[in-house]
This record gives sequence, C-alpha cells and structure tokens, in this order.
Amino acid sequence: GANYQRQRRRKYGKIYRTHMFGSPSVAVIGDEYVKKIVLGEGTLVQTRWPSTTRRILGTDGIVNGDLATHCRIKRLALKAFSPKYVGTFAPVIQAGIAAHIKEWLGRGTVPILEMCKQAVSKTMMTVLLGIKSDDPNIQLYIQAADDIINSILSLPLDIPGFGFRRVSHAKDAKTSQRFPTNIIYIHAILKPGLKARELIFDKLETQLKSKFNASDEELFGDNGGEYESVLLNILKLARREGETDIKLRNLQNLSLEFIFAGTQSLQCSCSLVTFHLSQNPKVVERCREEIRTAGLWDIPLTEINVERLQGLKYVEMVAKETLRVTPTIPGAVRVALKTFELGGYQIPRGWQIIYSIRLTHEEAAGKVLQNGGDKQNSPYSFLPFGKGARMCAGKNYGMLYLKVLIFELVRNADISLVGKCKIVEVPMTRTDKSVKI
Ligand code: HEM
Repeated sequence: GANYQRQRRRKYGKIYRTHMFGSPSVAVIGDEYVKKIVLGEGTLVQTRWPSTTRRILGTDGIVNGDLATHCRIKRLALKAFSPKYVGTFAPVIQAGIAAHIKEWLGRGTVPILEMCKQAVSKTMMTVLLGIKSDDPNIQLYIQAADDIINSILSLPLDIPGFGFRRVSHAKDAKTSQRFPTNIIYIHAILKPGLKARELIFDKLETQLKSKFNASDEELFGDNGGEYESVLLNILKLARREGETDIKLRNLQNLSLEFIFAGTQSLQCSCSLVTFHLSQNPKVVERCREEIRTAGLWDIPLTEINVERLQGLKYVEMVAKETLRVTPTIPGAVRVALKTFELGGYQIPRGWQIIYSIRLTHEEAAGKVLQNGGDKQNSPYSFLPFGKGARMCAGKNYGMLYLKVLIFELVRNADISLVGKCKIVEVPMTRTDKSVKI
C-alpha cells in the first residue's frame, strides 16, 4: 500500500529497486526523474499495461496499438476532447450531472462511491457510444463496462484478497474437486469481459458501419441537432483531415479503452472531490461566491454555456487540488527499452519502471514547505493525468466532469460526511464504498 511505498522512499531515496508481480522493477519519484521517464517514451522506455488488456481491449487503439496506430488514434481522440469540440459533448455531461444530483438530494444521504459510479458510467455510455440516457438497455451497457474493467483487473493470482482466489477455491458440486486454474481463469474471469466486448462491438457496428460508407454530404449533413457520440465525432474529424486509415475496429477498440481507462478513474475522482468538499466548508463558500459573481447562481445547469463554466477558475483549482492531494491514479508503469542511467543508477533493459504520481506530488509539497512556497515547482511535479506522449487521453473530459460536479453540488447542497471516512489508496485512490455523504 501507499504507506509501504512512503517507508521505502524514506529508507532508500527517490529511486529504489523493488518487485511488482514477480518482475524486477524500479520505483521512480520526483519531478526531475519522472520527467526523464515520461519524455522517454519510445526511446528509453515503453508503456506497459496489464497483459489482459490485449485480450479484452484489442490491439488497434491507443493503449496497445503499435506506435503508428497509437499516434494516429490518440491525435484524433485528443482533438475530439479539445476545447474546440467540448461544446459537442458538454451538454450531455451537464444534463447527466443535473439529473443525478437531483436524485441524490431526494435521497438526502448517499453512498458516494456507488452514486458517482452510476453517474459517471451512464454519462460515459451516452457521450461515447451515443446511447440515450433513457434507453431501456442502458443498464446492460453499464454492466458490460463493469465486466470489462473487472476482467482486466483480475489477475490470476491465487492469493487472499484477489477475485481469482474466490473462484479458484470453489469446488465442483458433483466431484468436490477444484477446477483446473487455467480453465477457471478463462471461463470465470475473462469470459464476462469478452462477452461484454462483443455486446459493445455489436452496438457500435450497428451505429457506425453505415457512417464509414456514407458520402461527405450524408456524414456531415444536418441531424436535427441530436447528440451523436464522441466516436462519430472522431470519424468525422478523420474524414475532414483526409485520415483514411481509420477502421471500425479502431473505434471499437478505442471505445473499450475509454471505458477501461476512464470510468473507474473518474468515478473515484468524483468521490474524492465530494469528500474534500465535505471537509472544507470555507472552500465550498468560496466556490459559491465565484459562481454568484459570475452571474450563474440561478441559471439551470442545462441552460449554461460550457464556456461560462470553464471560466470558473476557483472551481477548477478545487478539482486540481483534489487530484494533487489525493491523486486517483497513484502511478504508471513502463519497461526499459535499453539500459540507461537515472540519478546515478543503471536501469537494466527489460526492467519495469513504476513512476509514482502520488509520491512525486508529496515530494513537491515538501519542497514548497521547505522554501516557504517562494519557488515555482516544475510542471512535472503535478501530474495527475501523467505527462508526455502517454498522457491521459480523456484529461479534458475528466476535468470538465469534475468542475461541473463541484459547480452543481455547491449550488444545491450542504455537503457533510455521515460517520467516519475511509480513503482507500490502492489500486486507485477513492473513498471506501461504505462512506456516506
Ligand atoms: C479524473 C479522471 C482521470 C484521471 C486521474 C486519469 C489519469 C490517467 C493516467 C495517470 C494515465 C496514465 C498516464 C501514463 O501512462 O503515464 C491515463 C491514461 C489514459 N486515460 Fe485517463 N484519467 C482520467 C480520466 C479519463 C477519462 C474520462 C478517459 C476517457 C474518456 C481516459 C482515458 C485514458 C486513456 C485512453 C489513457 C491511455 C493513454 C495512452 O496510453 O496514451 N482517462 N489516465
């Protein structure tokens, strides 16, 4: 856990040797060293995601695609989420958050992680896949997203606390014998994820296949102002820019990657934002002041232009501060492409490198305290979304979601914790599922 890592950092410094799932690894902390790692993608290091991501997400997208595919799709994805196109999906986020907060207010007390999960997953399905929020099958897709995430994150390790152990210790009712573990892994752990993949692929095929063959006139024609989906926007961008190599399979893989990389990280971040607001009434009051001064206090969320929401700088600082103090993703993994030197140590080719986002933030906070805050920190000392070529593809989406959530919460609710708070720090930082607000 996080305290173990803190202990090791105190004992061994900002670069130390460790093991992760049986592979020799090096932990790297601090802006100076992390900078070299995140900027070294493709020359010194390569990103490594769990091997289950290849089976379930596929290899034609951003995460596991070869370098050319990664670059092509990531450029388009970043563009589709850029400020220029934010107006295309922001209304969906605004409508989703307004409806969910109304529901929370009706309940009075809510289990915050579960509520954030519902809200984030539903909006993700609408924004990404273009499934309407009142679609009778939407729960099916939300469940599919859950199955994908769980299958990828379940490692076939027979140790206490892992989902795999629960299944592998089950016995055949007739023979009272345990099942062979490789069969259990494929059937009980991977199969739900693979089935969910099929469901989402089929949906996208029905929605997008005809668009690939459509003429420019049909593709860009007036659809009566209906929201379609970020994936369709990516296809339109590709067409506009003469990028003819984009295939249906690329968009199908990308949708699963967004679901996998974006759903849990955003749900957890939302739970943390809400928790921090509950602990800081003066901050809530300052957010309210900013909203009143901007003339946005009485306007229904769905009627506000997203640019006016983006202009709320204090609200943005609250979202960023949440991600600094409690970074949702504590770090990311790379593999050394060659032996290279870092801070006086040799990192051997083939070793894993874990760069710590959490301890890099803590290191930077320590420096600020030491020098009285009069020295500017480097841009690599604050990296909740990573940095460099493999930086988060959904950063703008995530930040907008958090800002709109803060905005609507402070306008409508007094936020306080019911009982004790437990923050879980591994594998992602979040409030424990028992926490009520
Ligand atoms: C506040 C919420 C979020 C946080 C804190 C977060 C953080 C991160 C981090 C730390 C990485 C890894 C960077 C690295 O390897 O160096 C990452 C990657 C990624 N994220 Fe996010 N993320 C969030 C939301 C989202 C959302 C909403 C989406 C999609 C809509 C998304 C899509 C991705 C993708 C596709 C990658 C892989 C990028 C690549 O390999 O090039 N994330 N994110």
